[in-house]
Amino acid sequence: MPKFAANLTMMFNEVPFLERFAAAAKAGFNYVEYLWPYDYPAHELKAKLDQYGLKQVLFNTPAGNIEAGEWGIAAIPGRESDSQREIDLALEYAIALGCPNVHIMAAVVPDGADRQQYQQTFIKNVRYAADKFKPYGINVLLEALSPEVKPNYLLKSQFDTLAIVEQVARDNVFIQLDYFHAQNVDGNLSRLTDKLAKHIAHIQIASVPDRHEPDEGEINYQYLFDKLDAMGYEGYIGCEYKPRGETEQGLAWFSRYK
Ligand SMILES: O=C(O)C(=O)[C@@H](O)CO
Ligand SMILES: [Mg+2]
Repeated sequence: MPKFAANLTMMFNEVPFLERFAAAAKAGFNYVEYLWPYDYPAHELKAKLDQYGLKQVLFNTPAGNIEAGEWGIAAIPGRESDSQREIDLALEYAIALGCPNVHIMAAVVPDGADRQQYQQTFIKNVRYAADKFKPYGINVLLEALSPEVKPNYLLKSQFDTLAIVEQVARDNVFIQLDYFHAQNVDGNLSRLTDKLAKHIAHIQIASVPDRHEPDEGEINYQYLFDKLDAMGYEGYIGCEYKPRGETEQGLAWFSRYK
């Protein structure tokens, strides 16, 4: 049975962020993820998780200066000490929240920049994170983003991510497989899942093309959920989608999994 996590950044936007924990629990979720915890003290977020019997399963390192076009800094040459400070901060939150996975955001590679240098910087920082997280049993996750959402992001195809995971060569570094991005770039999701299987520690879902509930569009999610069960996939599945309307009204697809 898949373990679905409500993505509190995208879902339940009808209410302010701190009220989304209650909304997710009321809708039947046991797990949550969201992009960033850093606007709130960790103890406040942990209290919300405990109050509603929820487990936090994923969050990201900071994105950097989003207004200036950044989307992660871990791959930016020369920013290693900033990145490592952010990784340390993420570790503090992960420990306090009891969160098993942290996504290390790579970076957008500016036109004309040396991609190889970005890759090497990313590998260095991911190894730093992996070694720091290891004693706490926390996984480092890497995610490919499709160009229509994040043009020029360092990781575009799932195979870009796989190549970095293999080069990093640490046993707590995994792929965060977002089927929405994977369908946009790689396709062939069933075979792709087989090929990546032993490297996947977290999955995210949304319909393609509109990034809505997983009950519309060109991906047969029922088939994929059954396949993941049959494979013995034990990770979480983050519902990283933009509800078509009110979040609760779009949750008919979820009723069979509560
Ligand atoms: O955009 C996505 O997809 C994500 O999972 C974000 O957390 C990172 O870009
Ligand atoms: Mg994602």
